[in-house]
Amino acid sequence: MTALPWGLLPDSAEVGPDGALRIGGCSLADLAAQHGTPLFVYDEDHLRARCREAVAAFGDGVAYATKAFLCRAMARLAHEEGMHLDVATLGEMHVALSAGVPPERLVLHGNNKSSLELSAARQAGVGRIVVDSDDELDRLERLHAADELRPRVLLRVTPGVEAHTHEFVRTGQDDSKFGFTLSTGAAADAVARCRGSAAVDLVGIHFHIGSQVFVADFFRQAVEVVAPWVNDLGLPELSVGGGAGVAYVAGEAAPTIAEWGEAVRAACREAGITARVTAEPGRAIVAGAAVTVYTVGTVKRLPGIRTYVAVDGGMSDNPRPVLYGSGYETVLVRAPRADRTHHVTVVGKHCESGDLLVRDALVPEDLAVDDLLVTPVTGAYGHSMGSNYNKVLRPAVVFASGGRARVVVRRETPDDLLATDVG
Ligand SMILES: Cc1ncc(COP(=O)(O)O)c(C=O)c1O
Ligand SMILES: N[C@@H](CCCC[NH3+])C(=O)O
Repeated sequence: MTALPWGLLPDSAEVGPDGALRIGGCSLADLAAQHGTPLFVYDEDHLRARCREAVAAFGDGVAYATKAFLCRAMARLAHEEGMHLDVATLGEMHVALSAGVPPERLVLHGNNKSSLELSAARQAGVGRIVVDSDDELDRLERLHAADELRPRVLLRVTPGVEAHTHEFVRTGQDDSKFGFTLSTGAAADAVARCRGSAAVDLVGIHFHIGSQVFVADFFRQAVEVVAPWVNDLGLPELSVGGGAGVAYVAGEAAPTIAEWGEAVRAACREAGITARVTAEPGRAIVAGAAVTVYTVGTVKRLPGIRTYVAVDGGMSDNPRPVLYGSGYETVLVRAPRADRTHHVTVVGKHCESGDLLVRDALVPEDLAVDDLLVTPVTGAYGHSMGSNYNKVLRPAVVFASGGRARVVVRRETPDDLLATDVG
């Protein structure tokens, strides 16, 4: 059986009376006709359900990592569902604040926050700044000397745990650009420095072991490493970061947010941690909520070699296959339950051979030019890492729910390409 595993589609995915795929009660064919392709379609109820699951799993303080996908509608949605928001740049902070998220619900991250970013965050009154380096503490002290603001901070530490994920997104090991190293004593020194400084109010410790981590045991290992230290410090907060993995392709299985939360809480209980434990899921909130709808433009058959199916997007709307060799599935909008008996390579429209979306895709035999082809699980790190490479226009994003779809990010126009080009 080679039909798409249905669980990879958003919660509301169903087959409509015409036999075609619907999400949020909306026909993807209708959405494509109305809004064009490529098109990101998010199941809004799926997003809300994952936010609620995170709040139930970790309680107040759990933050949505906006780097996974951010626009004002998403910021508002996560806030409405009770999440705090993790922002990692001035840009992310600006979008979240513009959406009306109260500053005290924001957590500012970054391994190289500029004085401008720190200053803006402090002036706005963000809830937490996660301090990453001594140089950042220098900057905070300089800013404090001028205005005496004293933000609440967590210290980011690297616990020395190597999660099994792609090396580009592994962050908990000693050899990392992020945070203060625990094993060298740098983290302990930073705690002492914070405690002696009027510029920050140290309220907790933070670690983040990496992204797309499937095995809850890596979180347990990290908790075990930091626990004796965190317990001795007696600080009220511990954030275990984000990183919960999701299934992208047939045969993959990932813990749910609830299971991840349970595993983290159990590890903290066993380690005697009394601090309030929070987390920062990004991918697990948004990845599975969206699909990207493309139109097939060319089918190039090379007998005995390969069939290339080119769609109207590519590495500009989903750079993950190129960056990490990430796998995706494909499904035809008009026949979502069809047997996918043919092996093809789905490529984009960019001017390079590396512009792959799905290296080994399975499609039904009758796939043809003008068909709408969907890649599921594109809600995280697709739109947010998108680009204008080749001056391609970034796609629109719609949120679908209860048979209605609203555009939350409009498609770029050629004039948008000139908006910052001052000649
Ligand atoms: C500090 C921090 N928190 C949270 C996240 C979110 O990670 P994920 O989307 O894997 O949950 C990241 C990204 O890896 C991060 O660097
Ligand atoms: N961009 C990565 C994850 C980076 C995590 C951010 N700290 C991905 O798509 O898998």
